[in-house]
Amino acid sequence: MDYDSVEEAQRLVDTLTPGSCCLKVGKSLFTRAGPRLVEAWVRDGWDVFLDLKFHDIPNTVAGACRAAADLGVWMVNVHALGGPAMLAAAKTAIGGRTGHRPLLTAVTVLTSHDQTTLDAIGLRGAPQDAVARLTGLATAAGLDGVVCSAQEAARVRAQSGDDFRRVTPGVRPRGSAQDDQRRILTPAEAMRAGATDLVVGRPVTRASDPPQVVESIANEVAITVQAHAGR
Ligand SMILES: O=C(O)c1cc(=O)[nH]c(=O)n1[C@@H]1O[C@H](COP(=O)(O)O)[C@@H](O)[C@H]1O
Repeated sequence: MDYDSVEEAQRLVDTLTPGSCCLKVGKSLFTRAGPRLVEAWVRDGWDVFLDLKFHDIPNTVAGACRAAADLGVWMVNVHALGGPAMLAAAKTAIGGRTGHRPLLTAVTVLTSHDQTTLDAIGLRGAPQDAVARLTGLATAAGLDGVVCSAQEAARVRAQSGDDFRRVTPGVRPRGSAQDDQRRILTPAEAMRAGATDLVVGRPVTRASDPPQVVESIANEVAITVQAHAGR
């Protein structure tokens, strides 16, 4: 839901049904529309992924995670780069709740990074090695999964098990623009690689017929899953 206006976002939501997909609310729409929009979509039955990528001192991230959980969201994420203490604080904030508990995932290496940008910020090794290191931290802290590129999904599954979610942005249906993403795969490739949740933004939001693109991606995913089950 990376739209610049609530009206545009709502127009797409009105064409979709909960269960066919989830809604991801990130920094641009959240900064514009705030928590009330998230609560309204949750009330309407949507699974909302609150993608604010919290990255701060442990105490602040814990408070932000509690606030996210109070909104009733389905999933919330933090940056694994915040380190073990921050991940543990996020986990305690959410895992210690008696009421609703969102899934908690950690962003490993942003899908807009490649080797050149990792070198520039001084993150050691190849992107897939950094993803593995950060996945290790998220697993040790007891999180529900990581956000990574689908190119790393198979390795994450091997490292942390089938139940550990692999949420993958950088998904591009064949023929769509790469934009600022660097580590990309198509929906079918991402599913075959072991992604559990695909994140798709601009190929939908910038399309002339967004609901049609959502449906076509859902079909591509369903066909891939069926083919996989038949093997
Ligand atoms: O956590 C995320 O959702 C995220 C992590 C990441 O590594 N890369 C990434 O692109 N995202 C988000 O996923 C969405 C991808 O959007 P598109 O590139 O337009 O498909 C954006 O909302 C990003 O903020």
